[in-house]
Amino acid sequence: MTDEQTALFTIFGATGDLAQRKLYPSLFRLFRKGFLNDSFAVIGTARRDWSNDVYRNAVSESIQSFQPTSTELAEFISHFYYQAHDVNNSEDYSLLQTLADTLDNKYNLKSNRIFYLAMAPHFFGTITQQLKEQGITTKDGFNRLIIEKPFGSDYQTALSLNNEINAAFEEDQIFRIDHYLGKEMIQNISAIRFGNPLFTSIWNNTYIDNVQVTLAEELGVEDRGGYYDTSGALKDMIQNHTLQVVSLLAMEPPKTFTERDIRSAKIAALNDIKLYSAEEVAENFVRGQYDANPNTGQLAYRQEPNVAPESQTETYVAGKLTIENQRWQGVPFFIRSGKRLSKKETIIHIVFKSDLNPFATKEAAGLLPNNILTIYIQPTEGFSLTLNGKEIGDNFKIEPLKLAFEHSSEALDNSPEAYEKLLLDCLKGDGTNFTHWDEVAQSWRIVDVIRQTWDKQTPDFPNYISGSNGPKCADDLLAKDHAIWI
Ligand SMILES: NC(=O)C1=CN([C@@H]2O[C@H](COP(=O)(O)OP(=O)(O)OC[C@H]3O[C@@H](n4cnc5c(N)ncnc54)[C@H](OP(=O)(O)O)[C@@H]3O)[C@@H](O)[C@H]2O)C=CC1
Ligand SMILES: O=C1O[C@H](COP(=O)(O)O)[C@@H](O)[C@H](O)[C@H]1O
Repeated sequence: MTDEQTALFTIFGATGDLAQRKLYPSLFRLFRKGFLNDSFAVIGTARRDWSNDVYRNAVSESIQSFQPTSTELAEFISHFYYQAHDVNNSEDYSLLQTLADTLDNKYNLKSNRIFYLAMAPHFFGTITQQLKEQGITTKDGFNRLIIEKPFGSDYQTALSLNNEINAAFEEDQIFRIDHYLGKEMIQNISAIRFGNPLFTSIWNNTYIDNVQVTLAEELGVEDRGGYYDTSGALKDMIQNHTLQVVSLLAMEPPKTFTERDIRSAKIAALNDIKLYSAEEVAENFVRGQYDANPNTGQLAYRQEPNVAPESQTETYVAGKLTIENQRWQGVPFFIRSGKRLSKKETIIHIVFKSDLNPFATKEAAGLLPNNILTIYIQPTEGFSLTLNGKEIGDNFKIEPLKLAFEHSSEALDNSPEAYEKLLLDCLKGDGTNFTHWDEVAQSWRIVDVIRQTWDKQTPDFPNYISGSNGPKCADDLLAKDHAIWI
């Protein structure tokens, strides 16, 4: 283990849902794999008046599914400490500082500190300011701040939040989580694009007809109606995850595969996405909201807990992005994301241009089926290439054939979960799979014009049935470009 992997984690929001469902299990998997040995400690903090024992019990419960041995469990949880603390109370921070210094000495943590803000974003400014002013950030080791989404609710609020955080942490100390960037197959996009000369050479508008990115969910808003009703699919899924995926697909080859060059390439790609006028938004973006399904008993969005009965919040977005550069001129990037669709599926299709079918008869002449590269992000993980071959038989008839690769279930079982990967990256100081402020800012500019246009209109909601493939307007959108969702 290197010095870089020694750290004190302070988790703000330690009693909350994210900490219990994602952070403790991820820390445990890192511990089990040997990335966290003796030299780490975790301070969990929230207002609840918990003792170390209560906290350790909660951590134990959150990792039960891994079936730790009793020795493993005892060793792991012995590194967890709890400090009750209201982040709005500046006096409480001295307790945190004392505990942090004690643990630093006890575990020889070399003053390396990672602060994970698993709390509502309106607390971020106060926490970061106090961490700095009260000397909880250190001078000798590293100080890294991990922050959760949502990062603002539009460009202006994101900018204010960023300014607040920047008063205490430099950009290279800030690790903004987009958990999609921790997914195995999202990281595989660059491997497929740049590791195969076959694709590298044809990744442009001469050969690609259109690109389709789908982030579909079967679940509805569940118990997050309060948050979701003020957000909607555009801010919840498009501004962050979807645009991150698009930037990885559209970016120019980075000069080197370093954090700096990959980031610059992604930022340049986002900057080339056209900012639409109100008329262009109407032409290129559609939205939807799910209705009840009497056959399955699924509720309408407007019937969900903590959702306004006349809510105009969209649970579905589809759109066509235009990327204004030489590589992508004329290639639509179709994106869609929604809740309560027929299945959970995150998938990317690169649809190549087709040519006249040289084997067709004069009467049946037409285009060959498109070659399609499909990247399966989740739940299936793998990729496939649809090519054309000859149908068995006397005729020389062309049919599409699929070459497919799927990760084995054994490989998947051993593959790190997104949060686990991202925590390890932060521990190593590698910010490649986190979002830089310039990416966040440009993504907000792209969605702000859509939001502002939509906010001036009354949508005809609900417009799709729970468990269906989404609203008809999404199909009509592609039909305008003579395309269909694959
Ligand atoms: N849950 C998830 O799957 C995801 C969450 N996120 C984001 O992560 C963040 C946390 O989400 P989640 O865990 O679901 O939220 P929860 O509401 O479950 O947890 C909030 C935490 O904040 C603590 N808290 C609230 N007020 C204070 C205060 N004044 N001082 C100290 N602690 C306080 C609460 O503990 P106590 O009441 O004891 O003080 C609790 O531990 C949010 O920004 C969310 O958007 C992002 C993606 C997914
Ligand atoms: O960030 C979010 O992502 C989830 C979907 O994540 P996934 O890893 O399950 O695909 C989404 O349900 C949630 O609304 C959103 O906030």
